Amino acid sequence: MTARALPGAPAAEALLARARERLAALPGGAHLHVIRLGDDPASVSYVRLKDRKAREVGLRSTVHALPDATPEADLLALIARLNADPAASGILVQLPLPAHVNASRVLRAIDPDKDVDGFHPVNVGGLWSGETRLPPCTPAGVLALLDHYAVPVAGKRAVIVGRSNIVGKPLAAMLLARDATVTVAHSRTPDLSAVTRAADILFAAVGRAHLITPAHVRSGATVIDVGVNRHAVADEPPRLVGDVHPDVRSVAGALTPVPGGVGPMTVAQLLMNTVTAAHHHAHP
Ligand SMILES: Nc1nc2c(c(=O)[nH]1)N[C@@H](CN(C=O)c1ccc(C(=O)N[C@@H](CCC(=O)O)C(=O)O)cc1)CN2
Repeated sequence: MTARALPGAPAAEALLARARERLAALPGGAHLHVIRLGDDPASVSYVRLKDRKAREVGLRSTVHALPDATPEADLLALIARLNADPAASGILVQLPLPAHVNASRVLRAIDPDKDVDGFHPVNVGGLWSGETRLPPCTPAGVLALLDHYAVPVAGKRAVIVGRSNIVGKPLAAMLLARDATVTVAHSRTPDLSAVTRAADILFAAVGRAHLITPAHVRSGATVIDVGVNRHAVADEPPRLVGDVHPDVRSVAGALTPVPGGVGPMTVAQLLMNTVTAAHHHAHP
């Protein structure tokens, strides 16, 4: 068997087209503010991507690139200013933050109605009680990708490997809301392959290059690779690989590639969330 590929680009384009349509119905437009501290190369590249895609969709976009040593108080002051600015539709702080900054205090400072990452405790709680308006971008992007390829979720056994606040935990909440039977496993789960082989849909979001091998996958299962790891092999320059080993293609029924799978969905969903936030400001 060779797995059907589920590329992110067509699904992301469809999501961006919907975001454009909804933006056209907003006379005042929408404005995304992205805050980045320091020069971590991955963060610089993700923020550049968000800014470029936002402009392509027709959003206004401002990147606040602050020095790594920016005191937390200055960051909180910037967030307070943007919270109070009626023209600022969405605010995002790129993660990870430097060690001297308390990330949870910073995320809590963002107005939940402008929290386009969906990381504020009010939005996290809303996600678990079925009331969220701004879902976290990667899990929501994963579900949009499954919908795009008409992969059913209701009634399926879903296994998530990874329990991060950004992906694993919110994805579990969203799959439960869609009537999947959900198991969350992680790097310390004993006999991981016995757990993952029960999955109709397996989500790998643990951040370990090639952790998931054919031995972890039931024949014909759908496998969603959320991992983005910079992986060095022998003398080659590091390249981007997922949490799923390429040999899984011979066992799975369908598989997302890395790069070019879930990654583009994260950015598309962020822009959709920004348009949603702007709609709520316009029609509270
Ligand atoms: N505030 C946030 N910080 C972080 C988030 C987040 O959702 N909000 N997620 C990740 C990084 N991330 C977005 O910020 C992100 C990761 C990957 C991609 C992506 O498109 N990846 C491409 C490959 C890009 C490359 O060549 O490096 C792919 O997988 O095809 C977009 C966004 C951590 N921080």
